[in-house]
Amino acid sequence: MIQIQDVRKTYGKRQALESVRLDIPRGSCFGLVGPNGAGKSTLMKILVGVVEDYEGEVLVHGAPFKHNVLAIKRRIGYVPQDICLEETLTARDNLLFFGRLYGLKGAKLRQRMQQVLALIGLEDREKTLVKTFSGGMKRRLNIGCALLHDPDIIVLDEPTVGVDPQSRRAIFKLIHDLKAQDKTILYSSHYMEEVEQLCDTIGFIDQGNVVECGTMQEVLTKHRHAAIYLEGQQVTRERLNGYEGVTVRDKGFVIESAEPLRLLERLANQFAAEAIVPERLELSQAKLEDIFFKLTGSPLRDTRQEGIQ
Ligand SMILES: Nc1ncnc2c1ncn2[C@@H]1O[C@H](COP(=O)(O)OP(=O)(O)OP(=O)(O)O)[C@@H](O)[C@H]1O
Repeated sequence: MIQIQDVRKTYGKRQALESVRLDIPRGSCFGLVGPNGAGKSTLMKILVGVVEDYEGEVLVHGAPFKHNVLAIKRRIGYVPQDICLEETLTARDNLLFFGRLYGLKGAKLRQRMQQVLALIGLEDREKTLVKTFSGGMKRRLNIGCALLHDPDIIVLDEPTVGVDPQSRRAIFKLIHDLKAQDKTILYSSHYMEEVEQLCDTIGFIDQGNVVECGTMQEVLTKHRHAAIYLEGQQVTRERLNGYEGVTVRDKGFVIESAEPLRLLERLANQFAAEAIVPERLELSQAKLEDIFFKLTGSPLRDTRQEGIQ
């Protein structure tokens, strides 16, 4: 659906994206994750046509974005990180404004507004002034504004920052509904449990480079932890020194390798040759948060408490 081919972007001397390659499959919810300043928003802005001076190629349905900007933009709904609404107007008037920007009018616009209000769960608040809304309601309305023209690609840049639990739940439901309609969603977030729950494909970006990508299952499987526990002192620390990614713990050792299964296989072969019988063998699913930390070395920013209203 979307192919990003060797995309590079600099702001003055600062290189925001070094050489990004990604494939975002049609109908997927793609999680774009990375530490602050990694380049996520820049990539999203390129995908929606807000940033145009970049190198490399973006293809949407095989068509180069640069040469079809207007046609492709009509098929994309973009929800930026910062809420963009007119606070002195009602929810309805904000929707009217954005709908007209997308070229909608008359009965078609009214019909889409009702559908969108239902999707974002604000049917009963259409006549309320936005300035009286909670942060979460504003986020939902902001998302609604980007859905009026019924885009088939939806780009959501950290849509749950500062959102109360009720609105977070409404946003999750909305994303599930959009997935059910075969929409392609690009979703950036610092909340790994959300990404794990919502996204079926994922790309980790760090310092302007993609450091890992694949389906959620592929990535979680690849970063599984493997551990072999052995009785007593049969395996000495000295013997394990040669194995990168092996940590000795108590009676056994834990393998923390990018390819634990391959390493495990090598070790198992060696044990078999030496007639050592492992006491216990464990493979455990990694958590996305641990993978994030391992790949980027960055602590996650906790913005969950920021600005909750
Ligand atoms: N308009 C701009 N002018 C100059 N530098 C910029 C601009 N926008 C972004 N940058 C820089 O480009 C790099 C990537 O920024 P970007 O906003 O894309 O990262 P991000 O991953 O979205 O970060 P965050 O999670 O904090 O939103 C950063 O070093 C940032 O300071």
